Amino acid sequence: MFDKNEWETPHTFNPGHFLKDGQFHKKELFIPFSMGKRACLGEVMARSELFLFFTALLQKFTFQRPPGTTYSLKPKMGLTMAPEPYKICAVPR
Ligand code: HEM
Repeated sequence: MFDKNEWETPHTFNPGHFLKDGQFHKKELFIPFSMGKRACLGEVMARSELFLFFTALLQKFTFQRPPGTTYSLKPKMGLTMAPEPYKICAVPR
């Protein structure tokens, strides 16, 4: 995700990394569920759950930064890379 030869803006949130002519574009080099014999067995379930969970939330709420706050894209290193703690306002639509 941070290879500047592959990603236009590796250190900036950029949905355009996954769009081509305004449509979703699958990048061959992005393999979050691994591949081959030991690939994730839960991929289909995880993708369905993520889709249902986020579309349900986005249909009901508008998400906003609390006034006067900023977000950092600097990851918190651990077993995985996690975002730093942050607050978000979920405003009912
Ligand atoms: C966003 C969610 C998920 C991501 C990104 C993810 C990613 C991965 C990755 C990268 C591996 C390979 C690990 C390795 O190479 O050793 C893996 C393995 C595995 N995942 Fe997931 N996973 C997710 C969700 C799930 C869910 C929901 C389940 C089950 C319901 C699941 C079940 C498994 C199992 C059983 C393996 C081991 C497969 C094997 O070694 O034969 N995963 N996952």
